[in-house]
Amino acid sequence: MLNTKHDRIRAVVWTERGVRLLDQRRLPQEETYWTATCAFEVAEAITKMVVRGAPAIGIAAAYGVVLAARARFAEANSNWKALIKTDLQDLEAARPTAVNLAWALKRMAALINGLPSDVDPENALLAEAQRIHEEDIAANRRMGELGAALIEGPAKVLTHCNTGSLATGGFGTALGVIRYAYSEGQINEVFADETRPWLQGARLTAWELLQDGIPVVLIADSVAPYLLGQGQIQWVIIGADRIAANGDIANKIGSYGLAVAARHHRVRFMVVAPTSTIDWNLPDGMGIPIEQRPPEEVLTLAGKEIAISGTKAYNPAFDVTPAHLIDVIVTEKGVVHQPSSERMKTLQV
Ligand SMILES: CSC[C@H]1O[C@H](OP(=O)(O)O)[C@H](O)[C@@H]1O
Repeated sequence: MLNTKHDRIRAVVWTERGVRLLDQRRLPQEETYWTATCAFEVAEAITKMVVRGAPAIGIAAAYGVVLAARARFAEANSNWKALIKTDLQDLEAARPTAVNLAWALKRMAALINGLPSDVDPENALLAEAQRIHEEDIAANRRMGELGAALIEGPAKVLTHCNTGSLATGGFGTALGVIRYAYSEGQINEVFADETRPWLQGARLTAWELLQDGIPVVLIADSVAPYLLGQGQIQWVIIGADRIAANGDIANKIGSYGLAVAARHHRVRFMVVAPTSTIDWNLPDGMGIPIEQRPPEEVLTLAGKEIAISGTKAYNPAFDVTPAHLIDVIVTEKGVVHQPSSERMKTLQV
């Protein structure tokens, strides 16, 4: 039975002093926390990937809005609404690809618009941010059930990047399905690829699964196509940072290659994401903004240069997987097999 260490892991925690963030740059060697005491520090923590993962950055940003409201109301009293707009813009600009960030900020902005200008907004905004956080955890548990129901055990699965408690409000998306399916005996082994260059798989997913007592085998990214060709893996299960209206997804760089290899070797491909990840304004994946991150993340490893000085590097943080390579998208509102524009509409009820 799954031990519940994952309940201990919280990437984002609200405290009276500010947003307490588990510094994911230092895991797994160090469990250190970074408390952001203003919206600017929350935005900085998102950009620097102190906190990362589509739902987690949306939750962190929602708490950042609470800190912004506290400061702006103290600064300008009944004029706080005019001033807080800059803070929401700064938070949204922190990272471009995960739509959960913009989704959370849009939800907080809608509440702001309805609040009276002459009343301290902190409590109302904190309650909404906490609802966003709790709804995410509930969505993850629901997706865990729905996704696990598709897996005929005992299965071996491959996952990419980190989609666990560290990337969400708790429990995880793809890792939530894996956790649930393991606890039900449908999964007996998890292969996690290291996910260069930031190593979310090696540093974060292995750390989360080992704490849950779930058997995890770490592989170099380049091993994945070879592993899929050996016929031992029944599912590739990943998360998403933005899903277009036709089911195309943006996810951590390397996801597209996994999807191509999985389809070539007839391994089923599951994407797990809450509906807050769906961008209904985008007809397909062509328009998804792809974050370009600093070359240093490719040119160094654990702070040490691995390429000779002067080497250039190309470091897109995400890629786009077309819907036709995806067997199923699991959300908290339902499951979409062979996603298409038409079939995705079932999630809009
Ligand atoms: C549960 S969404 C996690 C999602 O976010 C990751 O990106 P990053 O680590 O850069 O924030 C990756 O795409 C995961 O699938």
